[in-house]
Amino acid sequence: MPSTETQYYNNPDLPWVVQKFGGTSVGKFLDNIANEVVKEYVKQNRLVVVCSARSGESKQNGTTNRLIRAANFALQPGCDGYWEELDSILKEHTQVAHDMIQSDTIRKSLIADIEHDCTKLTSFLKAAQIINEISPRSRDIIIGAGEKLSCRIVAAVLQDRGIEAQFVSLENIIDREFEWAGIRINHEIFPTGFFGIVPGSLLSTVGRGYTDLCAALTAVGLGAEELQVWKEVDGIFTADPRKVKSARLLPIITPEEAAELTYYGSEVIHPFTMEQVIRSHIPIRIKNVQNPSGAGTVVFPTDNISKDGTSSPHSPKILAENGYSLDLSRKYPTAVTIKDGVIVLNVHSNRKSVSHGFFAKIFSTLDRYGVVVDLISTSEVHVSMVLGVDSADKDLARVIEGLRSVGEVDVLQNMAILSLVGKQMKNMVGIAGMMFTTLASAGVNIEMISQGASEINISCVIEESCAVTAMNVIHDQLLSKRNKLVLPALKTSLE
Ligand SMILES: Nc1ncnc2c1ncn2[C@@H]1O[C@H](COP(=O)(O)OP(=O)(O)O)[C@@H](O)[C@H]1O
Ligand SMILES: N[C@@H](CC(=O)OP(=O)(O)O)C(=O)O
Repeated sequence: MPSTETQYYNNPDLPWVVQKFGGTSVGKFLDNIANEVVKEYVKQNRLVVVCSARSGESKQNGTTNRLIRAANFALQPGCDGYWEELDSILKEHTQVAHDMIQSDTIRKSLIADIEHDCTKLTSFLKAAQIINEISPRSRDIIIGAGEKLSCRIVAAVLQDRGIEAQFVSLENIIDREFEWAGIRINHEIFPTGFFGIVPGSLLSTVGRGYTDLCAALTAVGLGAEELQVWKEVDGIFTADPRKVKSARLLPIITPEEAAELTYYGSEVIHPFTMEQVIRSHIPIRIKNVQNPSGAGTVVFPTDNISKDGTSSPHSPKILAENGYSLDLSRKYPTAVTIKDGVIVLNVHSNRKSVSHGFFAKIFSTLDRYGVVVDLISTSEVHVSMVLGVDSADKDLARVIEGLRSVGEVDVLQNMAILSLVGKQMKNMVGIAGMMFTTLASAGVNIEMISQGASEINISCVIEESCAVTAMNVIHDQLLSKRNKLVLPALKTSLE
């Protein structure tokens, strides 16, 4: 039962809502999270709070990156860099405890927990250095310490503000299939975060931003009413609001569009999150910690399966108000996005093998080096591939060397993928033509074109230096509400 001093606690009669906070939000806006978000929402809901590892100003020097560095140092014989990284993580988290927590009892207990976690981790890395090995599973344990420390702080800050919160580690909730394996939840607010061992390893199977997936699994497991992903932007916009001043906030977006935007540069939400909750028909709402009263963006399925699994139209009114209609006749794409820092590899066959052999050799070479292809365009004797920024970390020279056995290879660096995304573009005859004419009129040279198999994405590759200009002209011409799109006339109207 809640203590007499506790003013805020989870009422078992209220529906579950899962709230996920990113590392920079925990780092910069912990007071907002406690006072303006959790305290407000717990009045109407039972809350689970899922947090990422703390970051300060940027994710670059955040706890997760420092833990990854520490693990790498531990693998260098005689290098005590890991100790320094862990010591700075310890000091930073302890400092937050001093700065944020007034109650002596709560602060002391938090600091003891932080010290305990950091000491354990130091011993773990010391042992790893001695045996000169860190298995994928051990690496997950090291990385997950960031979420644990963050959640310990958040739980203590919530307690300090009169909220009955309890730290729970979800290390054992995942079974092999990534499904919810069950956890007993009662009335408390549970700040959680790291979800333990995953098949393969966390970074290779899920990748960075994995806390979104943890939150999604929690929401699915509890049958939550809503999953809220709290960020430092008001929601998903028609383009990156930092780069396009006239970008508009989208009140709703479909899961397919949100996933496509994430894959192609607008990393607002981890794509696996969508799969999990949409399958369970739980809406995801993206909101701003600095503007909690804003409505945010709801990731809203346009299919017609309701939460209980029966078939019923999915609020056609909301869809219609936002420009989606069930016959997919909307006249606008949804958003434009850019993924920069990509590399284009063009491979011209040396014709020493039949075309399927040519493709097989290319893909087995990429597979050998774990290279992911973001976009591809092919003919029988030519393949153009776009490799993501992460590929630069792989041994690109050896990948290219491997590909040279099948043909000539040329490499274009500093390129960007520009993608126009929209569920309803499928029926917008002429939209691709308009996109490329608009780019041509702005003098943007197109290196490669690809239309996603999903039919909701038209992508092209351009030079990185023109990316922001290109995104702005596309936004002005194709996404601004002021310019209603005039597409080529059709025999049957799609209006
Ligand atoms: N279409 C888009 N809508 C909203 N944000 C976008 C979009 N494309 C790119 N972004 C960028 O994604 C970032 C996401 O928000 P933020 O809270 O800063 O991320 P994180 O939680 O990863 O720290 C913002 O900095 C924003 O500029
Ligand atoms: N801390 C992890 C997990 C995460 O989800 O982070 P964020 O929510 O801050 O993007 C990472 O950087 O990958």
